[in-house]
Amino acid sequence: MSAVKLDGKATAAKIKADLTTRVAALKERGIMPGLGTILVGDDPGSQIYVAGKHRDCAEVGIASIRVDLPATATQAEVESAIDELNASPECTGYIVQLPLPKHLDTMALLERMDPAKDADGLHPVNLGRLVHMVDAPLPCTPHGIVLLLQEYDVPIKGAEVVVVGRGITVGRSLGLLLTRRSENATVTLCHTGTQDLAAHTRMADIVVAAAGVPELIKADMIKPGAAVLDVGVSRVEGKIAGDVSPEVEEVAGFLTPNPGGVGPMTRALLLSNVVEAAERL
Ligand SMILES: Nc1nc(=O)c2c([nH]1)NC[C@@H]1CN(c3ccc(C(=O)N[C@@H](CCC(=O)O)C(=O)O)cc3)C=[N+]21
Repeated sequence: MSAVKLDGKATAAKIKADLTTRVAALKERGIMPGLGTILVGDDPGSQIYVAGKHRDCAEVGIASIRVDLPATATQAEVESAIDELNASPECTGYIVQLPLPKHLDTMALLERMDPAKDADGLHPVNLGRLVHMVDAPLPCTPHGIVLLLQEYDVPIKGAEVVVVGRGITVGRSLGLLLTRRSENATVTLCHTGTQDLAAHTRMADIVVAAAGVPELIKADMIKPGAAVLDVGVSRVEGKIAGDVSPEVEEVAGFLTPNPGGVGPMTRALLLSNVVEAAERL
């Protein structure tokens, strides 16, 4: 058996085509959407992601504003970059690239952002709205995962979903999204404290691997026919190492390539948050 490829790159291209039309309509109304990025430090992975986001913006007609600060930037310096983007009319949405250097207080910086300009959906007010199940910008990777499953008609309603990893940007937020009435999945959130991970994943119709541990998910941990989504972006010798072992392909019913799976969806949903924020203006 060989899994159906959940093609994130192709699905992201469709989303971007729709966004291109909506950006053009916004410009006709005199609204120019603009994405800001704040990057602190010179982590090569982060540099690549941020560069990719600016390329995506150009592709759909969104302006972009790039703020790069040295790894030694102080809390006050990052705060003033945030204040500037909060005040800038050219910036309709922005992100602070994570993780930040350890000397910075991430939570204080996220809280300082204008929630209406939060393109990542990670501001505590917006995550709180998600907990309350009221309208808010959604975290990009979880939203991308849901849309990718829907694109391939993988049933979500009633599905047993095991999410591996409890980070805010993916695992924990995805659990909130999938348990809304509109998705109605049953979600088990596994993490490093889980006693028997394989016992959980083997029961799952959908496994989302977002632990950041290369090849954590092996073929014998997957129920035949299950959908497997690989969120891992570890780097081993410069190459992307996902959380899913290659032999899972033989057991899974659906599998995201990595690269070309969840990553491009994340980027497309970031653009979508920027466009939606501009449409609310
Ligand atoms: N505030 C914040 N928001 C983020 O969304 C965020 C972040 N911080 N910090 C880091 C992670 C990681 N992330 C990726 C997005 C796209 C790809 C992506 O498109 N990857 C390509 C491959 C790119 C390559 O070759 O390196 C792919 O999967 O096909 C990867 C990783 C967003 N993140």
